[in-house]
This record gives sequence, C-alpha cells and structure tokens, in this order.
Amino acid sequence: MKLIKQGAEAKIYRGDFYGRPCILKERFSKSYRQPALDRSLTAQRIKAEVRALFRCRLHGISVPTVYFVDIDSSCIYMEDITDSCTVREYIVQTQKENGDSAISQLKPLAAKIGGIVGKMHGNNILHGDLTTSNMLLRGSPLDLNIVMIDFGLSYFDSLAENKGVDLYVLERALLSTHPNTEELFTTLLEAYKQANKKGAAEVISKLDEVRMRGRKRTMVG
Ligand SMILES: Nc1ncnc2c1ncn2[C@@H]1O[C@H](COP(=O)(O)OP(=O)(O)OP(=O)(O)O)[C@@H](O)[C@H]1O
Repeated sequence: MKLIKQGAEAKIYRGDFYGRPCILKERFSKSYRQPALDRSLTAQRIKAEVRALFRCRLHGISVPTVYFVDIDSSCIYMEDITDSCTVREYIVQTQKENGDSAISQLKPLAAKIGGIVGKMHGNNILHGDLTTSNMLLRGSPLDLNIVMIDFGLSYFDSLAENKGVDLYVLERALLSTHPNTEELFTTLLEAYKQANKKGAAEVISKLDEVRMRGRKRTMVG
C-alpha cells in the first residue's frame, strides 16, 4: 500500500485488495484526546462513514464499494475510483481553459450535483462536508459520472434545518473555491428541487435563514 494523502484525520493509501484496485482510509488517533474517548470517537466516525456508504448505494447514489472494515485498526478498505478526477480539479481546469463561457459548459455538472444531493437529502442522508473535492468524476467528465466520497462527517437526519446547513456548506465551498459560480449554484438548486420534491421548499427556506446568519456573523465579526 502506498501513502497518497495525509489529511488532518486520516491517511489515504492506494494498493490492491485481493487483486482489486483499493483505497485504504486509516483514521489515526489524536494525542490530545483521552485515549478511551479517542478510540470511541474514531470508531463512531468509521461506522458513520460505512453506514452512509451503504445507505447511498441502497438508494442508487454512486459511492465507492466497501470491501472490508477493521474497527480495531481504524481502517476502511474501499474501491479505488480509478480514471477519475475531483469535481474541483475539473471546474478549475474548465474555467482556466474557457474563461467566461465555462459557466454555461459547467451547468449540466451543477445540475447533476444538485440531483444527487437532492436524492441524498430526500433519503435523509446528510454528507456533512459537501465540497467539490469530495466528488469524483469517473471516466470522461462529459459523462457526468459522479462518485461521492468522504462520508466521515455524515449522519442521518430528517430536519430541514440541517439539510439547509449541508447546502450552505456546499454553497460556501463552491463560491470560495471557484470564482463567479453563483449562477452554477442556482442551477444546482433547481435540480435539487426536482430530486427532493417533497422537502426542497422547506430546506431552501432554511438555507436562506442560514445565509442570513452567516452574513450577520461576517458583519459583526
Ligand atoms: N475511493 C476513492 N477512490 C479514488 N480516490 C479516492 C477515494 N477516496 C479518496 N480518494 C482520494 O483521496 C483524497 C482524500 O480522501 P478523503 O476526502 O476521503 O479523505 P480525508 O482525509 O477525509 O480528506 P480531507 O481531509 O481532505 O477531508 C480524495 O480527495 C481523493 O483524491
């Protein structure tokens, strides 16, 4: 197994699992935490991640297949989404190559993302860390074959308020990472409404409230 990324919470390795391309996500302990609490928190995060991956799959949302979970060593072995790039990389590249016309090119992608998040929320799956780095585009980006990853902060909840916060995190991530993408977020929300017909109106009104609170916080400092 070869280390490919060392994050704040986990190390990511690439290798193989009985002949299949595999990603190993190993959560490490935090020395500032009391050891028993640390073990329990780490185990909770792993279980939350695996549960969300299974639940997504159950509802037809594309995620890596889980091959094996070892709570004792804090490891998840999962399918390596080979031949992929992150949505973040794709948007950056498209904006670099196409300037102003990039936005219209990226609209189908935004709509696809909105549809996926709407479906997740319709099934009460909250991601907790929706960013363009946590979405992979498999194969040709034009196929819009999106695979969602990094469910370490995910949870199940029916509250519109929390879904609004999930969308707000995505909006902030999109606008702060990619300039001039307000229009893309509007496209994304339209698709979200279609995919989560029953709940969308309430969630979007909560999103407005969360935005206002965010703005007030920025103004007050
Ligand atoms: N199943 C996978 N297939 C292919 N690449 C993956 C897979 N899982 C993770 N990666 C790669 O590893 C990176 C980090 O993965 P992930 O976001 O799950 O870890 P993390 O430690 O929680 O990251 P972060 O600290 O950035 O939130 C991803 O951006 C992606 O490039």
